[in-house]
This record gives sequence, C-alpha cells and structure tokens, in this order.
Amino acid sequence: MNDQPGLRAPVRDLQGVGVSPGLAAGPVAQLGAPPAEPSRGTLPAGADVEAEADRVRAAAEEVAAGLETAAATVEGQARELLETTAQMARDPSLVKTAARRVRADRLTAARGVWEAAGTVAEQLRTLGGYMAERAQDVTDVRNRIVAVLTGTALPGVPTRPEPFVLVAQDLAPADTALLDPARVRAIVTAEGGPTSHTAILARSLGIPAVVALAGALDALPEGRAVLVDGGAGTVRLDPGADDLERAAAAAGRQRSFDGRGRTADGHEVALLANVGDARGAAAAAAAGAEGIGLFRTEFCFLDRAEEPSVADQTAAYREVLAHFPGRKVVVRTLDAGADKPLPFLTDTAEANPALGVRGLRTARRSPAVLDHQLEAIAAAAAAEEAQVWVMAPMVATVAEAESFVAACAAHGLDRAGVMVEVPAAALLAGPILARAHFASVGTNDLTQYVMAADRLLGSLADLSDSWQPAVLRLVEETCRGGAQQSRPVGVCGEAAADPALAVVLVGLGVATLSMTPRAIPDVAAVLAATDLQRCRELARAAVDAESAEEARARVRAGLPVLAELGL
Ligand SMILES: C=C(OP(=O)(O)O)C(=O)O
Ligand SMILES: [Mg+2]
Repeated sequence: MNDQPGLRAPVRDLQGVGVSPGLAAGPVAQLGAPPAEPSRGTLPAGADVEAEADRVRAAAEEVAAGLETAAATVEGQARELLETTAQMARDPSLVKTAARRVRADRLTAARGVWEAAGTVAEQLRTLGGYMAERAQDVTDVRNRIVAVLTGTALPGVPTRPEPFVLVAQDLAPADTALLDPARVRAIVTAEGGPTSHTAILARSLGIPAVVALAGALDALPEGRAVLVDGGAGTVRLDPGADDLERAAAAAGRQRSFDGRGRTADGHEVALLANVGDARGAAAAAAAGAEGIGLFRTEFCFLDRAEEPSVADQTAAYREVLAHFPGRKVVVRTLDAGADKPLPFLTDTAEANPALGVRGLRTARRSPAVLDHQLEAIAAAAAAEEAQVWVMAPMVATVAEAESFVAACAAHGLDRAGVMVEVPAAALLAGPILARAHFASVGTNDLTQYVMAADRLLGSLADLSDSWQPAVLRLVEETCRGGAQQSRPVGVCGEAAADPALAVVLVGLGVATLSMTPRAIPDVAAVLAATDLQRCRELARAAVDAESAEEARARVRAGLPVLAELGL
C-alpha cells in the first residue's frame, strides 16, 4: 500500500454496527466452523490400513501440541482450558478406539475418530454429573482431530499465539467468554445486535467489536490486515501507517475515575459495574466501581450440562463478593433462556425462546433450582462482607415480584428486587415496588420487548436502540413508580454505558447506573460536567422526541462536554 498523498488507493470502509468502542488493527483470523461429518465409506481394496490407523495418533498429537503451544502464551482460565483440551486430545482411549475402528471396519482415520468420539461422549453422558459435562469437550477434540485429518481449518477460536482480529458469522457466549484480550485485538461478526451477549462480553473484556457486518466472512479473508473502529462500526481493509499509529495511540489512552459518581452540583449517582465472574469483579474493583449493580450469575455456568451444586455456586459467588467488602453487590438469579441457554434449565425446542420460559419463569418448571441458588447466595453473603442485594430477571407481574421477595426472605435475603425489562413491569412499577425493595431497568431486554425487535438481529439494529422514545417513556414510568413507593430504581442495561444516555437516565430519576467497568470513567466525566437540572431538561427533550435519532441528536447537541472529551 502506498501512503504518499494523492497516490493512495481510495479508502474503503465496511460498515457494521459498533458495539464496543476502541480502535484496533491486526490480521484477520476467522472462527473455524466444525468439520463436516466424514463419510461412512470404507477404505478401497489395497489401501494400507495400518498406515491409516497410525494417522489417528499423529493427528491427535498435532492437535495436542498446537494447543499446548497456545496455552503457554496465555494465563488463567484460558490457559487451563487449553491445557485440559490438549490432554483430552492425547487421551489413549479415544486414540486407541479410533485406530481399532479403522483396522476392524476399514474406516478412514477421520471416520474412525468420529465414531470413537461418539462412543466416548456417550459413555461420559451415561455417567452423568461432571463427567457428562466433559462430553462436549470430547466433541471439540474430535472436531479438531478430524479437521487435521481432512486438511480443513481448525474449528473454534484460533489458538495462534500472535494477536489477531477475530472474524465470525456469530459467536456463542461461551466462545466469547474465553477470549483473551491479549490475543484478540478486535471482534467482527456478520450477525448479532448491539445488545447481544457477544457485544456485552466484548465490552466487558475491553475488546473493540463490530457486529452486523453483512458478508463479513467473505469480505475479510484469513490473514488480511484490517483496522476495526468499534465506536463508528467500521472495518478498513489494508490500513495505512497513519491508521496504525491512531490504533496504537488509542490503545494507550486512559481516563480514570475517583470512585464517586455525581453531577456537577453534587447529586450522587452510584456508578456500579456489570460482571459475570470473579475476573470481571476484579476488573470492576480496579476501575474503582462503587459496587456491582448486576452480577449475571448464569455466566458462571454457561458450559454446565447439569445444575451446579450449592457448594460450587457458593464458591463462585464468594469469589465475586470478595472483591467488594462493605459495598453493594446485586446478584441476579439465573437468567437462562433465549440468547443464554443453560442446558440444565432451558427447553431448546421452544419456537419463541425470547417470549418463552426464561429468567424467573424457569422457576415455574424447576422451583428447586431457584431455591438452591438462593441458598448458595445466602451462604456466600454470610461468608463475605459485601452488602448482598438479590434480584430476579424477567419479572412481568406483581404476583411474581411478591413470590420472589418471599422466596428471598425465606433464605434470610432481605434486599430483594426485580429487573424491569418487560414493559408490563414498567407500567406496574408502583404496585411491584410496593413489594420489591428496588428495581433495576434492563434496557437491553426492555428495548427488545418494547420495539418487538430481536436483540440479536443486526438487521434490526436501528429498532434495538435504547434511545427510542418509547423505551425512555417506560423508564420514566418505572421511576415514577419508584418515587411513589420511595424505592430506588437503577439501570443495568447497556444504555447506562452511553455517557449521553446516562445523563438522560439521571434526569428521569434513575439513582444508580451499572455498566461494564470500562465505561465508568467516561460516564463519570460527563455527569460531573452536567448539573441535575440540565439532566432533567435533556431527559424531557429526549422523552418528547419522536424518534431515536431525534432524541440522540437533541441531547448530544445539549452536551458540548461530549465533544470536549472526544466522546
Ligand atoms: C441487563 C439486562 O440483562 P441481560 O442483558 O443480561 O439480559 C438487560 O436486559 O438490559
Ligand atoms: Mg435482560
């Protein structure tokens, strides 16, 4: 690429939807698709069956060695996971069974591995419990060995040691949770919306991300250099030297937070963090968060085939609580279903999972799971010093709020609240908050349900926008209910992380804002420059707008501090 002015080829930016701000550059690495099932045919007459059987061991060894090399370059959970997978690839029972099938039935090595892994996975499933959870790992190892044997790209997140930009059709929550920000510089997906869990996890890991970039896999081939702008939602092919400099400068820029959220005139707005595990809690504490406003407990157990024991849950919750002694931590009970399926709690056959048995509704079918979780939360709260508040996701009726508060009280948990993410709950916030001690507005789902737009669908990203005045009116209604009952209303959806929208929410009467820790300094800086009266005026202007664009434009025009801070 020629960087001389005038001679440079016109820059072509591909446009998607920016969901995690930041600039980053690197070579593309595509998420490998699982290999196709190898054919059942047998080896031709005269084929060297013994040599074919030997290929199994060689391929397994190649997979294990590759995983170990990658493991050596990372730390913590990612390292453990890669090392365990490497051990499984060397598992003699898998390799021997596969080689035996090749010899006995004259199968290709790939087919032998496929069938042997099926047998091993089935045995593990029959054993149940922890062993059953390993069945998925056997399938992962099988896919890797078969990919080597058939000469196709390795499935899953690439394990190469040098940093790269991950490009995928879409990412499962479990894929994203294991991404290592030291190696994955940015994420680009063809699918997904601004409030999808890919977006939320990317933000929490501080990885710039662009979703809903149509045709991403074709437009961004393996190895091609790209610049990703996660704020603007663009991807530039073959970035120039000036682009690379900008990306390097952005990686080094940081704003800090003094630990007290407030408006210019001193009205306090606690700035809390959204976390999914102990790693997130550590990052939140490091960012100076005043507490945790949303602990998504389901993120601790996404890969579990069976309900985690009370002891396992207690341990996982304690690890999070331990980072905030004396501070508020809002623990949300399992929000399984729709985009976050938990195999032990959700029915994958539902035609309409977003409108199905998800969140608190799973307690209708499996009340014991909620009871065990509350037991574990109470045990963790007793063992740690954090002030534990508990809330339920997807509450829609006064009766649900009442029974949840009673269930918490039975476990000695006396700060019990509800998420307001179903329009019905916003409209009945008064009577709901006569029972519940607090409410936290989940603007991601509230937007999805008010606008009838799937939060995962990139093509509806304009509707999945929390600036929609209809959404803001329901937040206002929730705050009115809170004021009637003198109960605090917070926001823990992604809207809280947008500094301009945060001003609007405070103006509507929201008492706390909970967000990815990375967003806290920017939100704090904008609030600190705006007094409460101005927040109220801008909130009025946004609520009275007729479209999301108009609401956003009115508020941004009224907040010159945004441009001063480069936001
Ligand atoms: C915070 C929310 O919950 P989640 O994103 O986990 O569904 C929300 O819906 O806004
Ligand atoms: Mg939600």
